Amino acid sequence: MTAVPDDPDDPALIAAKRALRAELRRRRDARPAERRGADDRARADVLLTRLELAGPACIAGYLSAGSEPGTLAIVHRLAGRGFEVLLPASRDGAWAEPAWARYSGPDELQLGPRAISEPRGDRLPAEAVARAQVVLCPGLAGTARGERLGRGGGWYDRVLPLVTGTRVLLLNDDEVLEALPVGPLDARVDAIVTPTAFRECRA
Ligand SMILES: Nc1nc2c(c(=O)[nH]1)N(C=O)[C@@H](CNc1ccc(C(=O)N[C@@H](CCC(=O)O)C(=O)O)cc1)CN2
Ligand SMILES: Nc1ncnc2c1ncn2[C@@H]1O[C@H](COP(=O)(O)OP(=O)(O)OP(=O)(O)O)[C@@H](O)[C@H]1O
Repeated sequence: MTAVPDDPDDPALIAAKRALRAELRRRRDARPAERRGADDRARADVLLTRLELAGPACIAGYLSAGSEPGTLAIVHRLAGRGFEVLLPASRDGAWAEPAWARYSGPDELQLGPRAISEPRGDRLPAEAVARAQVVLCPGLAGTARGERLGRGGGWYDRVLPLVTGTRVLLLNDDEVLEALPVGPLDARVDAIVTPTAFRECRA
């Protein structure tokens, strides 16, 4: 098959994404635990200052795993403030077709596929994300134009077009890059939150 520039499965695009993911992942894994903890607290402060000003509502988040920017404290705190919190939920033992479930406390979580925690409760369809005023997205890197590099499942590329609220990518400061390999299906975000800033993105 001949690769064309707007082919989402262009082998050169896939190879470029894979190489960059591996490098970013190595950098994340090398961050000392104290540094991660301090960054998570700073990022939560930047984000919660913004969100709590707007008052209780619905937010779609994610449950961080491993060296990803941490979200557990953010999710717990927003739920405690009366926010309805939607979280990614696996279906049939896999992260294939997106679905959501409501957060109802740490005791109602279970370990899902790929060592990512998820709520035990009822599944809501992918379109339920339209209820959320804010959607927190995981990713390995982003740009000031709102481009995003995910972990390679296309889960958020399917979800982001259904979002009516603000799409916010959580990153470390050194993961906001000048450019990223992007294809036609890669969805953009509206803002990036790092430990030092809430940055609005401009396409
Ligand atoms: N915490 C968290 N929850 C999430 C995501 C995420 O990135 N982080 N997702 C985001 O979509 C969805 C799940 N999709 C996932 C897709 C791939 C991998 C994964 O482990 N990927 C391999 C690399 C695979 C490859 O290179 O082809 C890895 O990162 O080691 C994990 C989750 C929904 N929930
Ligand atoms: N909207 C979509 N509908 C169907 N397939 C899609 C869609 N978006 C992406 N894909 C497919 O999903 C696969 C992974 O895409 P990509 O590498 O861009 O994922 P990612 O953005 O890094 O991951 P994620 O969104 O899960 O964090 C590719 O084969 C891509 O063609």
